[in-house]
Amino acid sequence: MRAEIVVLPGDGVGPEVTRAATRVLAEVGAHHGHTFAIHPHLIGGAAIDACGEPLPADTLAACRRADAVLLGAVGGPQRANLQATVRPEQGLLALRKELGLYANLRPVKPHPAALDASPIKPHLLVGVDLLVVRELTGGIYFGDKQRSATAASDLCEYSVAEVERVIRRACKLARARRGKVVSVDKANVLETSRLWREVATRVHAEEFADVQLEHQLVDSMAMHLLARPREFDVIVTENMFGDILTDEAALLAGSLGLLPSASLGDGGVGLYEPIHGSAPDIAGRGIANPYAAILSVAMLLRHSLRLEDEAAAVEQAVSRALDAHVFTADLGGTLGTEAVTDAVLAQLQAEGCPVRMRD
Ligand SMILES: NC(=O)C1=CN([C@@H]2O[C@H](COP(=O)(O)OP(=O)(O)OC[C@H]3O[C@@H](n4cnc5c(N)ncnc54)[C@H](O)[C@@H]3O)[C@@H](O)[C@H]2O)C=CC1
Ligand SMILES: CC(C)CC(=O)C(=O)O
Ligand SMILES: [Mg+2]
Repeated sequence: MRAEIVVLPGDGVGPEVTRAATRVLAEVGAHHGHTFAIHPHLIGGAAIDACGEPLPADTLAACRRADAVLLGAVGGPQRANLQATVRPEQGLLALRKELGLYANLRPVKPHPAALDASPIKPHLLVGVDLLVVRELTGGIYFGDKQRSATAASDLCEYSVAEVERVIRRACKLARARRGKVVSVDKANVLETSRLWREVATRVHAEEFADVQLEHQLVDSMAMHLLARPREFDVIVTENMFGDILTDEAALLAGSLGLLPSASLGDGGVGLYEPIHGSAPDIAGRGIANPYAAILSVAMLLRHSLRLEDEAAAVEQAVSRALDAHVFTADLGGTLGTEAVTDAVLAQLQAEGCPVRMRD
C-alpha cells in the first residue's frame, strides 16, 4: 500500500516525539512492503512564527488530501501572553473542527512493567483497560467568547445531533469491548449536561439495548477513576471533561507520555496525536517520552489505514521495550527519546514485525 501521511510536529517536544513516530512508521513500512509518504507542515506556534497564523491554509488543504495526519503538540511559554488574539492552540482546535473529528479515542491500559511509575497502588492498576471517548468539536472550547475590562464569558453549547453521534460511537466501541459505557456529565448543574444525559439515555434505549449504560457526575467520576479504575470500560464525555479526565487517567498508566489518541469523524481523514502538550519544561533536551506518539502511529495504522497486523506489531514492540524497562525519566529511567525509539525499532526488526509483503 501507498499512503500519504501529513505530519504536523508543532511546538516544544512535538518535533522530538514526532520524529520518533515517523521513524517507527518508516520501519513498519519497510518491513511490510508499504510506502508511507511523509508530508511535513506547520501548525501552532511554529506556523505563527512562519506566517502569522496557527493553521495556515496549505496545512489544512494538505490534511484534507491526506490518508492520515500525525501531530506532535502545540503551544508553549514563548506564547505566554494570554491576551494574544492569535494563539497556537487555536490551530489545533480549528483543525479538529474543520476535519469534523468529533470523537477523540484515548485508550488507557497500564503496562505491568510501568506500574511503579504511577502514584496509584499497583493492586488497583492490574487489569485496567479503559477507553475514554471525548467529544472533540463542541462545548465550551468552541463557544462564543466575550471579554470586557471587568468580566469574561465562554459559552458552552451542545446540539442534540452532536451528542447523538458521539454516544453512538462510544456504544459501538463498547460492543467490541466489554459492553459497558459510563456517560459523564454535570447534569445536576449544567443545562448542556441535562441535554447530554437525555440524549444518551434515549440513544442507548433505542439502539444499544445490548450495551450497559450508566451515568456519572464528573466530580465524583474524577475520584472513581483513581479509586476503582478496573471497573470502567468505555467512558464517554463532553470536550472539557474529557480533556481533564484523561490527563488524570495518565496517572493510571504512569505518565502523560504513554497515552496516545485518535480523533475520528464519519469517514474522512483521522488525526493521531499523543494526549500530552508541548511540555515546555523538558523541550529541546531530547528526554521526552516518545511512547505516546509511537502508540498514536499504531492507532493511525489501525483506524485510518486498516493495517491491523502492523498496528499490533507496533504495540507489541512498545510492550516489549517496556518489559525491558526501556524508560525515559518520567517513567523512572535514564534513557532519552532517541534511545527509546531505537529500542522500539530493534524490537520491530527482531520479532515484532515479521516480513510479509502486501499489495
Ligand atoms: N494537543 C496539544 O497540542 C496540547 C497542547 N497543550 C499545550 O502545551 C503547553 C504546555 O501545557 P502543560 O499544561 O504544561 O501540559 P503538558 O502536557 O505539555 O505537560 C504536563 C507535564 O507532563 C510532562 N510531559 C508531557 N509530555 C511528556 C512526554 N512526552 N514525556 C515526558 N514528560 C511529558 C511535562 O514535562 C509536564 O511536566 C501549553 O501551551 C498547552 O496549551 C496542552 C495539551 C495538549
Ligand atoms: C487545544 C488543546 C491544547 C487542548 C488539550 O489539552 C487536548 O486536546 O488535550
Ligand atoms: Mg489536554
